Order: sequence, then C-alpha cells, then structure tokens
Amino acid sequence: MILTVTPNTALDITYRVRTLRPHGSHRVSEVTERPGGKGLNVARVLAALGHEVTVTGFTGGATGRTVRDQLAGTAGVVDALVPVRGSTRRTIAVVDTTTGDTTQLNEPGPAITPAEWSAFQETYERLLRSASAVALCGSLPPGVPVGAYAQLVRSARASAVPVLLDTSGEPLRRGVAARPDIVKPNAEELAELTGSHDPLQATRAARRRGAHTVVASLGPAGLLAENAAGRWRATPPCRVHGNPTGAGDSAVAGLLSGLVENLPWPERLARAAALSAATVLAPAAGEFDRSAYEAFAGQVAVTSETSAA
Ligand SMILES: O=P(O)(O)OC[C@@]1(O)O[C@H](CO)[C@@H](O)[C@@H]1O
Repeated sequence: MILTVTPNTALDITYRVRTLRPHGSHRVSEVTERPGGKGLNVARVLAALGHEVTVTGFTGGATGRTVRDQLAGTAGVVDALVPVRGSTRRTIAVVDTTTGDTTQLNEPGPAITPAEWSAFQETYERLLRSASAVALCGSLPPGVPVGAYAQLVRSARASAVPVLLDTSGEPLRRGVAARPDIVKPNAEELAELTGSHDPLQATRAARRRGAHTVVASLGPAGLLAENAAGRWRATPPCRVHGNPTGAGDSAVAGLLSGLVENLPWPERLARAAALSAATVLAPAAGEFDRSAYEAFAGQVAVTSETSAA
C-alpha cells in the first residue's frame, strides 16, 4: 500500500459566494465538507486511481469524527489515524464565483502531547513495514517537533521506503536536509526554502540542500522537475479556471502512483500535471474531473531541458 501522513488533518469546508468583499456579509450559494489536510486529499486521489492507500496522522473531537466517518465511506482508503484529545481543525476555502479566486483560512490544529506524538511514531514505524511509498504532507499541528518530518524521512529511508515530502517553512528546510527521494514545493515554498525566485535556480538549490528529485508546482504553468538524470517541464494543454485548492495534492498523487508503477519520469510528470489541472475543475480538494483528466493526460507537453549538473 501507499502510506500518506497528515499530522494536521482537517475538515475542509468550501464556500461558494458570488463576490467576496472584505468587511461584507455574504450569502453562501453552496457548501461542501470533505476530509482534508494535504495527505488525505492525496489518498482520495490515489484511491480514485485504483491504488490501495493507508492514511495516518492525528484526529480528535467532533470534527475528527466527521473526517473519519467520511473516510470510512471512501473505497480504497484504510484509516490508521491516531486519536488525540484535541479537536481536528477546520479549514475554510471561499471561492469567489465571479472572479474564480479562492481565499483560504486554515486553523492551527489541536495541540499534540508528547505521548500522542510517541503513539504516532510507533504507528508510523509499523505502517512503514508494509508501505511501497510514503508521502509526508502539510503543516504540523502545535506540539509536534519542528524536526518531525526530518525524523520521518530518516525512518522511511532506513526502511528503504521511497519518501515524498510536501510541506513548507522550517519543517520543509529540515526535512529536505534529511534527503527525501522527492520534495514537491510550490513556487512560494521553493523561494522561501532557497532564497531564489527563479524556479530553475531554486530547484537546483533545493537539490543541493538534500532532495534527490525536486518537483516544483508552478500553478497554471505546470511542473518543473529536476534530479541527477535530468530536468523536465510538464505543461498542461490549456489554462483551466476553477478552485485550485488541492491541485498540488493531486500532483503528489500522480507522482506517487507513477513511482509505485515504475513509470519513467516524463510519464509521471504528465500524469501529475494532468491530475493537477483536472482538480481545479472539481468542486473540492481531493477530487478531480475524470473526463478532463483523461483528456489532459495525453495532451500534457513534457519537455526535457539542459541536463542537470
Ligand atoms: O495547513 P496545511 O496543512 O498546510 O494545508 C491544509 C490545506 O489547506 O491544504 C489542502 C490543499 O492543499 C486543503 O485541503 C487543506 O486543508
């Protein structure tokens, strides 16, 4: 199975409003509630692609129960979430249906105690034994050590399980230094990590910091990837308009599925870019428009650039 780790799970709430105005009062035309936090989105996309996935991380309280109930109804996803005393957070995405812009509000998440963190580590070590790949995804809730991802990367490597890291800030910086197989920052996270706003330079700098393969998600421009074998760009066939929340998570699902299926890098990137674009067309993160995905999959342009240093 593929293992996804979401320390800061969430109940993702998406509101659609006609025009979002600061200080205004809004009528919400549509509400969706889904299990969220990046790793749960990745898991739902992987399951929709036909992969067996196990999810772990923390959940608690009434929102945690809702998340688990909804996951229980998702075929292909096994719940190995660790219960905690605190309450799973909510994240709110407000989609302005006039402009198509999305505004995101993410709660910090429950405080995790040292005993809860230890319980999680035991679960993680056990799950690694039957994992073909692992993704470490999203922010860390309060109480989890800032070097947590670095530690989880090292454990995966010690167990010879390929590991992908998708986070930001200091947890990303430390996690990259632990040498994950793949790191998938967006443009902003990559610039923060490396100090460079040029994606080509920043991708190379992130490799120098320890990541074997860097896959940068560049929004509508697609993906830029670099490893010791080369550098590729994967560009979707057209610009899509919709809700971009979770597009990066779908790219992660594409990369992981390509990894366990042993696809060559250009095919993995084409799949990841197609899934990412098809997610923008879906109402919420962790979902994608299947017919758009199937159409885009054959149309993503993957170009190979000057080989990497
Ligand atoms: O606060 P984090 O953990 O960084 O991100 C959480 C989150 O905004 O990311 C997903 C989209 O990638 C949402 O579904 C989700 O709730």
